[in-house]
Formats: sequence, C-alpha cells, structure tokens
Amino acid sequence: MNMIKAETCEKGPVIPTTPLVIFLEKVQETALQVYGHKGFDPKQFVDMSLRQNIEATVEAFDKIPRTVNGSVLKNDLDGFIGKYLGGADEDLVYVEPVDYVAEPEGFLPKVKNTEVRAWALEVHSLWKNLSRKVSDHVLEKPELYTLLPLKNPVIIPGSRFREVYYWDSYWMIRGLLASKMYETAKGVVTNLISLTDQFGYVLNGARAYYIAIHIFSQPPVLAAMIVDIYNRTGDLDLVRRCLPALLKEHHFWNSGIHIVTIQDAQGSTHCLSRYYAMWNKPRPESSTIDRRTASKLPNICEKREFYRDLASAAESGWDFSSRWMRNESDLATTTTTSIIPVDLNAFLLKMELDIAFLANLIGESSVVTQFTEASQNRQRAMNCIFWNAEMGQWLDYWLDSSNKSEDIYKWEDLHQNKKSFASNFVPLWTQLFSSVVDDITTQRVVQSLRSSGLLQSAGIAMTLSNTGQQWDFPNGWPPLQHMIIEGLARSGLQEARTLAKDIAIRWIRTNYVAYKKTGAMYEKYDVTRCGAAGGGGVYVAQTGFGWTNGVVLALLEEFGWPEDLNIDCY
Ligand SMILES: OC[C@H]1O[C@H](O[C@H]2O[C@H](CO)[C@@H](O)[C@H](O)[C@H]2O)[C@H](O)[C@@H](O)[C@@H]1O
Repeated sequence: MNMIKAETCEKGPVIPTTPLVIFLEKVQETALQVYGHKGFDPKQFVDMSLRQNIEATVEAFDKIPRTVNGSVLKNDLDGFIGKYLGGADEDLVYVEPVDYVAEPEGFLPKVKNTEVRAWALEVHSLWKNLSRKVSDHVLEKPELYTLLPLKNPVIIPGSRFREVYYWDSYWMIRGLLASKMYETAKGVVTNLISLTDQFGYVLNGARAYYIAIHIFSQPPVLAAMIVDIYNRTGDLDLVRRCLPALLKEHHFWNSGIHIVTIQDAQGSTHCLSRYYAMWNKPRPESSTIDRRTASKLPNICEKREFYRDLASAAESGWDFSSRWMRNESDLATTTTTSIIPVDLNAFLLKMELDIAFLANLIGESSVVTQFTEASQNRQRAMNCIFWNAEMGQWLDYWLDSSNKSEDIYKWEDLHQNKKSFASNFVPLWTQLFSSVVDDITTQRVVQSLRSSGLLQSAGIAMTLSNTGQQWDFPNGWPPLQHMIIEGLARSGLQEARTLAKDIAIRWIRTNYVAYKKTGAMYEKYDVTRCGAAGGGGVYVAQTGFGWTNGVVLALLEEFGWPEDLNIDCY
C-alpha cells in the first residue's frame, strides 16, 4: 500500500483514502450545512453510491449553484442527490439463509419453558431480517460503491449498520451455531478470511472507508469463530483454508506500531499489543462529528493526534468511552494509542491458543510450537504488567508520555489504570484463568467483580462512568458481558459458575421484557424491577440487533431456563 510520508508532528504511518470516499465526505459536509444537525447521520452519505462515474458526478456536484458565501440551496442539493446518488441501502439485497428452518432439530434442548422457547424461536427467526447478499450492481461496477463485495451472503448488525462488522460476527456466529445454521456461519467466516487475504487483517467493517481511511481492524476474534465452528462441524477443510489468514492476522497485531516493549519491575522485558490506527483525519462515516469535537484543539498537530486516537478507539470496538480519555468528561482527551489494553491482549492470547489448537488438528507441528510459546510469553506479560493482586483485576496500562523515544517503557505501578472496566475481566474468557490462576485467585477475581459496581440489574456495565458516551455504563451490553459470563462458567469454581448463570438469566429476562414492552431496537427501558443483585437502571433494548440475538441464543443454549422461573419480571 502507498504510505504518505509522516510529517514532523506525525506519530505514525498514514494510508491515503479513495477518491470516492473523499467525494462522498464532501457531499456529507454540504448536506450538514443544508439540512442541519437535527436527525443528521453522516454515515448515510458515505454509504451512498454513484449512478454515473466519479468524474461526471463530481462535475455535476461542482456545478450546483453556490451563494456568495459558498452555500447550496436545499432544492439544488435534493435534486443532485436524487439524480446522481443511489440510496444508502441499495448495495445489499435480501437473501433467505440457505439453512434457515423455523424450528431447527435439537434447538435449545435445555429450554423447556414454553414462553421462553417461543421467544427464542422469534429471536432465531430474526436472522432472516439481517441476512443479505451483495447486489449484482455492486458486482458489475464496484467502483461506484463504498460497499466491499463479498462472495457469500452476509449477516449485518442491523439499524444504521448496513454492512459486515468484524467482531459483531463473533456473537452472530455463536447464535447461528445455536440456530444450527452451520452453512451461514461458515459463509460469514469465509467472507472475513477473504478480507484478510486481501488486506492482511480483517477490516473493522466491509466498506471502502474502513480500508482506506481507518486502516484498522477490530478486536481480533476470528480464530475463536473458527474454533467454535470446528467444534460443531468437525470441518477440517475449513481449518486448512483459514490457518494462513490467521497467521497473517497474528502478524498484523504483533508487528510495527501495534507492539510495545515494556520492562517489568524485575527487569524482564515483555511485548504486548495496543490499538493504533494508521489514520490521522476525521473518520469518514462520522466526519462532521469528529471535526466538531476537534475544533477546540489548538493546532493541526494536536488535531491529527486526536483523530488517530479516535480511530484507534473505534478499532478497539469501544467507540467511545471514558476508558480512553485523560479527562473523562472531554472526548477530545481520547488517547487510545498511549494505553496497553487488557482485553486486546486477552483476545490475542486466545488467538494464540486457538491457532495452536487448529494447527495441531492438521498436523502443522512447527506452528503449534511457535504459538504455544507465544501464548506462554503473553500470559507471563499479562500477569506482570496488568495483574493487580490488591484489586483482583487485570488493569489497562498507560504508557508514560515522557518516554518520547517509545523504545522500552519501564513498568510503574502508578501507570496501571485503577478504574474498574468490564475489559479488566476479559482474561476470564481465555485459558489464562483456569490454567494459570489457582482457585484462591479465582475467588479473588469473583469477589472483585461483585464489589466493583459493574454488576447491574440488567447485567454487567462496561464502565462506572456515566458520561453519555456509547460504551460508558451500558447496562448489560452483550459483547464483553458474554465473554465474562463464559469465563466464569468455565472456571473450576462453583461460586463463579453460579454467578455466571445468575447474570445470564437476569440479562436474558431483562432483554425479553424490554423487547416485549418496547418492541424496538435501541429503546431505553427502566429495568430496575428486573434485577436482584446490583443497582437498578436503564437498559437499552437491542433485540433484533445481530450481536444481541447471538448472545441470547448462545446463553440459552448454555444455561437453559429454570423451569420454575417466570420470564416476565413485571
Ligand atoms: O459509525 C460509528 C462507528 O460505528 C461502529 O462502531 C459501533 O458499531 C459497531 C457495529 O455494531 C460495533 O462493532 C462497535 O463496537 C460499535 O462501537 C464502527 O465499528 C466504528 O468504526 C464507527 O466509527
């Protein structure tokens, strides 16, 4: 790929974008001036397509009459958009999943309660709402679209997310497996593999603006998807096809700017990974918003740094959260690239263990040795750098900003971020917990989770800060919560397993109630009365959204539903 030379105030490489994305961003900016902020979604404009080639479209756009101060009239912009641009949802078309049946054989055997079962079947049927394939027009003229053509049908998250997302696919696959939709699940993974073959890593999402601009990924959970599919289907051919892509992905996260070397208190050095986007401009799908946030920053260097940190936060999947901010009430202090995140390294540890597992299945012994060793190194590093015995949590590590050379950082206790985040418990999801940590430590982590304040009536909150940012304090937010529940459930400790089931049942029930009462995705609902432990609060109903559907089905499959427990808590 073509790198722009880093400028003096630049903290890393930058990848240029495509003319189509640049043009659609211009339309987006004009649209904001013309239509105003109310109900404005900048993403809609970069998801549009061209009806003619880019030269003709740009010429027509430049010819729209401008007033003396450069603005455009609403009628003129409406006319241009109607004539030259295609709608944001025209590039994917509905397709019936090949393996969907209304009630799959062996579906959720542990769920006997008729009400819960009926709802689970309703959730299962929602896969149809989210199933799409790339339209023939995109395949014929991909240069007119920001959507990246993928060979297999896709499952989209839903709502304003009209394209494939990387880590969302993990929970969708978990649900698809519970729905016995093995072919659909394999198609989802094969699409992600094709992105890795093409770009060297799985993109954040399947849009041109996620390649060229963001040049970043999302939390790396591809290997985990393949292991889960293999465990259900025994498909060794899939394992053979996927392994080279996993090795490429592992390299992406363990090379260049993503890697940080750090010396622990005993003088041993360790390598851990961080999020680091190769981009220093506003994110195209949120460009108008990012510019506004950056406007308070004093100079271009600080703005560029901020845009990179913002894109890196999107790479983490946590866009946005006080977890990345120096001052938690100010998004402009986001500083993701200066943090070594616990969850990213837990995902990579899981990836290393999974690659060793998969390589073993197909007799790739040197890969097994290499990745077993890599996983042992990362376990050691995580225990030295992140583990805090007093708190009973693994803590994010903030890099010392006075180390300008960014060569080797020296570990200091004060650089561990002592705030409780759900991500501090993600190592539970990896083998780290059961293989390295003894029962006394397990107990300590469970106590720590119980007293952290993160356990809420609807499930696990992501942070304790209520800043209004999407990833602050969402009560029972499916992705990381699911991993923590699984980690607790797999531990050898009865108390942990009981807690896992308790959180799972509470979350499912809350989700059921919120869905039944509001019937809408993203509807806020007061679930105080649904909870037993923890505080009360507001839950955002998300049934109908890909990862929520996946987690509901996966948890019902694992835990079932207590037969004597009414699902409706009201
Ligand atoms: O358009 C704004 C941002 O949208 C995405 O992030 C959020 O939605 C994703 C899809 O469900 C999810 O994976 C992510 O965790 C959410 O925070 C996108 O990933 C961002 O790059 C984008 O800026």
